[in-house]
Amino acid sequence: MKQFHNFINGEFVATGKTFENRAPANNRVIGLVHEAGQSEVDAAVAAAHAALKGEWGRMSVVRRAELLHAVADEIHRRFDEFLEAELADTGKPRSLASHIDIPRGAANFKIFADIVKNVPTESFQMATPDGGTAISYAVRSPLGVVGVICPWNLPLLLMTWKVGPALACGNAVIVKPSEETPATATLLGEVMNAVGIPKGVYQVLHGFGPGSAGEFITKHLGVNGITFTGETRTGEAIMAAAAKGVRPVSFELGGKNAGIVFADADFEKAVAGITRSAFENCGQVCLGTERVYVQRPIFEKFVAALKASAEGLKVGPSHEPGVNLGPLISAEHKEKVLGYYAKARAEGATVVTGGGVPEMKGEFAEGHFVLPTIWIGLPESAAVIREEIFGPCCHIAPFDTEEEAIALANATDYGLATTVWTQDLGTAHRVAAAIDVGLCWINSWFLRDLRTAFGGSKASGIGREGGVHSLEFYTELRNVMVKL
Ligand SMILES: NC(=O)c1ccc[n+]([C@@H]2O[C@H](COP(=O)([O-])OP(=O)(O)OC[C@H]3O[C@@H](n4cnc5c(N)ncnc54)[C@H](O)[C@@H]3O)[C@@H](O)[C@H]2O)c1
Ligand SMILES: O=S(=O)(O)c1ccc(CO)cc1
Repeated sequence: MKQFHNFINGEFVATGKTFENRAPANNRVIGLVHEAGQSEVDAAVAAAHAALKGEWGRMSVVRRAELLHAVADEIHRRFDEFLEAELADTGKPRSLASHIDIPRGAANFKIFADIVKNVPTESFQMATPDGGTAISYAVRSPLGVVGVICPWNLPLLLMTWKVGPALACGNAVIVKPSEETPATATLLGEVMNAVGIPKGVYQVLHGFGPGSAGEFITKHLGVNGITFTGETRTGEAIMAAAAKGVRPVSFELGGKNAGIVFADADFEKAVAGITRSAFENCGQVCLGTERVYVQRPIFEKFVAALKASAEGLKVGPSHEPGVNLGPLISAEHKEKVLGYYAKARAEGATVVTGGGVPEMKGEFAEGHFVLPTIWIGLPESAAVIREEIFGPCCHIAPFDTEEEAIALANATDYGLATTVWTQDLGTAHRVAAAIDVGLCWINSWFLRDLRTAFGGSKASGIGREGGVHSLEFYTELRNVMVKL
């Protein structure tokens, strides 16, 4: 049986207290994960501080950047191992993980290494009251030891999205992967050793949230900042932990994102776009669209076209050619999603398609597969319109005016992302300005330029990461004023 160890101070550490890692595609146990306790967290924090005081803390930016490029190259060299590890943990389609998760997992190291080498800080000259001159300049120093608490939906991509910039800025990180997806974070430990990242700079502690590694890391006063991606409720608990010691947090949280399709949209592209935004990664993308608003003249045609598109998606295990949707991550998550499928029916939805589980054969009958699902006919107060489901499903409702579409999209506690489909530039810019979200896509979805700000407003997050915005969180900016 595969064992997933903690990675502390450059060594793989067993704790003897293990929990099972199961494959979502067939629910079989594929590994045992060694849970870290308070003593492992203490050891990792001490090793991280020692790294900051040692070679890593003294290393030039240029050398750090070279090492991070080497990390990316080594991930590419071991691409198939990372791919198989991610597929076993998540069950997602091979095409998705090989085109997005693993390449982006590597790219996150290169892009931030290059940004850190090239981004200047500010400098001002001013006249002083005595007729002289003073010059101010800003310098960046690392935040210190950063706790990186990760979700399971894009394990390597979302972890390196934080580890890449944190290390580029000279910090040491302690990563807590989701208990559902321990593999790629652990494998990355081997990569760090292979390329010569000093001990204690990158560490991995496995476990759960409350009463386990997640809580112990976030409560540890030797952890100087916490970056977290996950549920809004978990964010609240981590924020409370971070209050002790007034430690900074960067949060990428949940969403209940709207898609808005105007009657003048390129119809085929809008259908293809909403098919992706509602169903990709089996709906387990925080940026996904669970509420779709379609302008009335094309409402019926759009519902019929999205139904046909959803019914054309192939549900199955990663290795099957042509698979579009893998399983949900766990039995617990499947129960939650199917609970919402039942709730939608109970609240009076018309089920356009799906609403249950597909028939799977052999071992895959035990997997956590569900059907892509579309509802219409619910009031805006319905649970499936208000609450984040994180499954392959959406409700479609008609709207008449631009103002109505904006009001509907904004009527949520969340504020992460929206996708708007129109060929009218004026409409596009007005809607983008009026929607209260961190990310607004026009005629596209999940199109990323890693130099841009990423994050959510309202209950969807605190702060922005991406490009120079990541440097704002992962460094302390010190102003030096020189009287000449
Ligand atoms: N905004 C974004 O960029 C973004 C991206 C991906 C996922 N998400 C969100 O993540 C959620 C799905 O991921 P999930 O189920 O893994 O989220 P989760 O909040 O349940 O868990 C995320 C991580 O937090 C840990 N954790 C849980 N409780 C903790 C605590 N009290 N203290 C410290 N750590 C704790 C977990 O062990 C896990 O590693 C969805 O809500 C989704 O919208 C947001
Ligand atoms: O900024 S990205 O790294 O591309 C990214 C993608 C998806 C999500 C949400 O699941 C978060 C960040």
